[in-house]
Amino acid sequence: MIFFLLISDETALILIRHGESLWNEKNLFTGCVDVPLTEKGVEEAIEAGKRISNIPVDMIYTSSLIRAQMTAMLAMTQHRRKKVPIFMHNESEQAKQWSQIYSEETMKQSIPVIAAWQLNERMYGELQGLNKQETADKFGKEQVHEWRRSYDTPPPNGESLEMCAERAVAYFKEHIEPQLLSGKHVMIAAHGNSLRSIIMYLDKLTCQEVISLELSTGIPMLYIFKEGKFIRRGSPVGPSEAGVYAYTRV
Ligand SMILES: O=C(O)[C@@H](CO)OP(=O)(O)O
Repeated sequence: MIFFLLISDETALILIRHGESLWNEKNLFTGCVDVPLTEKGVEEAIEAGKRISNIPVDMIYTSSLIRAQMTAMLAMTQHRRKKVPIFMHNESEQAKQWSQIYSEETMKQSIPVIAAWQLNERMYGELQGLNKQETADKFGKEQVHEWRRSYDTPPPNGESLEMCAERAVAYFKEHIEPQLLSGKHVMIAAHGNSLRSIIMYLDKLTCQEVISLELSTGIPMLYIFKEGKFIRRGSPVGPSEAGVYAYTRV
């Protein structure tokens, strides 16, 4: 069995935007509305899993939204190590107690999954549920593009990318970076904009550069974390290769 080669002081960070959702398909602004994957989205997630099947994963972080969670779980069905991803329930002492595992061996064969609302999609305010094309026709293409891609202009009563970054990047720094530093390989399944904010931080993009950063659904992106630095490796195209970039930075 071939596994992705990592030097001992390197850890892998996989980012994956969820597969196509029912509202992606209908071209509706989704934000924090909790919409599941389409059949195509399910297939994309499985395909993503094949691409990362030989990259070690010790911890999984997802948003609290079903489309990201479905994506992570479907991707892991393809993983060669066949460890069992298990959602952690730390929301109350009772939930923690009732979901305990009493076998060290079983623990070793599992991957903790942590769902965090901070990784949720940017809250799209009063655009949620509206058709993207109709909104562009009504408010003008430029205005809608600014709402969708600018760094600091929020959509009406929603979050700008900057506001989204304040929670998503803060969560990444506080909870995920320490795991990478301690030698854990991490996968994050999240959303177009919460991941754009994290990539902006990882790649040190400017507010201008992030405007043209677009993520495809269901394409995993690999980073190597080494000596406190993130090195972008692009998207593995198959179980034994790393190459094609999953996003454009024009
Ligand atoms: O609707 C949304 O929540 C997002 C992602 O699909 O839209 P956008 O393409 O504007 O980032």
